[in-house]
Amino acid sequence: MNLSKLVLKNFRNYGTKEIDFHPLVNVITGLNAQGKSNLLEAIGYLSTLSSFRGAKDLDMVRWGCPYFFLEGLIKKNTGDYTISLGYNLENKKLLKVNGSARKKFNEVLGILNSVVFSPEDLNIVKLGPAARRKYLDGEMMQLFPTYYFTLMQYQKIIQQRNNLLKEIREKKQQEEMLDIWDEQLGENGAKIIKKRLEVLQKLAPLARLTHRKITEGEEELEITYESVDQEEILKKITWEKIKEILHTMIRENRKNEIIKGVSLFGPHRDDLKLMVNGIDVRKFGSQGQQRTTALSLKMAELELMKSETGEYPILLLDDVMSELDEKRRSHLIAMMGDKIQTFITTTDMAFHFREGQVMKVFQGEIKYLNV
Ligand SMILES: Nc1ncnc2c1ncn2[C@@H]1O[C@H](COP(=O)(O)OP(=O)(O)OP(=O)(O)O)[C@@H](O)[C@H]1O
Repeated sequence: MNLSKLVLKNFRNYGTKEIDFHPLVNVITGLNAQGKSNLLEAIGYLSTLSSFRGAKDLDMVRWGCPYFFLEGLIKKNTGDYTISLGYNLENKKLLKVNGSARKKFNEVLGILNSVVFSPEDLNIVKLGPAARRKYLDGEMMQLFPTYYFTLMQYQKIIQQRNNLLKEIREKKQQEEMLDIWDEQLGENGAKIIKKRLEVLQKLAPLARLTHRKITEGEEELEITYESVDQEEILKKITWEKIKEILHTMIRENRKNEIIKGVSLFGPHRDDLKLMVNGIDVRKFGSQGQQRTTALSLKMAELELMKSETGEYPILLLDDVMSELDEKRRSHLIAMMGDKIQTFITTTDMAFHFREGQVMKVFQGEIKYLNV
């Protein structure tokens, strides 16, 4: 798939702009603070309906303007799609696909699939479990829109359960009140764990393969899901069994959870275990090994999307080129090759590509350069 055209109105430091993209490499260059990442953020927004930089919709409206509007023309194997998105300061959102209004997010998610790679992603491996859960969930939300809803629902359950645990600790509520939330945590938590395990079964071999290529066969990456009662969960991957395991853990640790005032068990606490040649690379890997692992995880995301949807997603590389050494840069470019539409923001052009275009951004204005 590719994004062939993007229209922006009042998005960040852009006024009204219409940009045509190359189906392969699009380099967005320019000095600092000119609008390079803003452009990538706009493309990502068409894909996920949120900012990959974690910004609020409100912050993306051009200062002094009442709304922003984005429109993208997407070419896919199944045909052409136009996604139109608007947001105004009254917090109203407009979602349209091919000119007709859509109410639900999941009617738009999945049309333009994307993988973002930014310098923070190079730290997925060495940061805490939340970064790895975010990696896995981000991928899954695009591929399985219903997963997004289960996850949102689960987060609300955890929030309310945590409030209740604190109230019980302060003797403001009865302990029995927890039963209903335990049930909900078990049901939704098990759905999330089961889906993550299924996805990981496909993702792990893809990441291993990429890792082997980057390290020229010298290193072997093994990824496993880390959860409560690890061995049992990995063995029994039916939803009912996982639910049962979660319920047992919660029942047995109720007192402890009340004392701490937080939910200690469930997918919100899980992690990905990453072993390179038998060593836990999260804790003991060198900086280079951690970066290679992060790169492999990201590249595996591209391949997984291809195998699930039949098409490669688009790839957004935000400021990442200068963070990679020559070897990893060339692997990334070789991987994009002639098949993935890629958007690269960079202040320097210290890399080569075969087919594509270069755009220079200066204060929200765009100039196409000859390459
Ligand atoms: N809502 C907004 N309205 C207007 N301008 C904004 C808004 N949000 C950010 N900006 C401006 O956008 C610019 C930053 O753009 P961006 O983050 O795309 O920089 P960049 O070109 O990627 O730079 P770098 O190379 O430093 O990452 C800043 O000048 C900032 O003032």
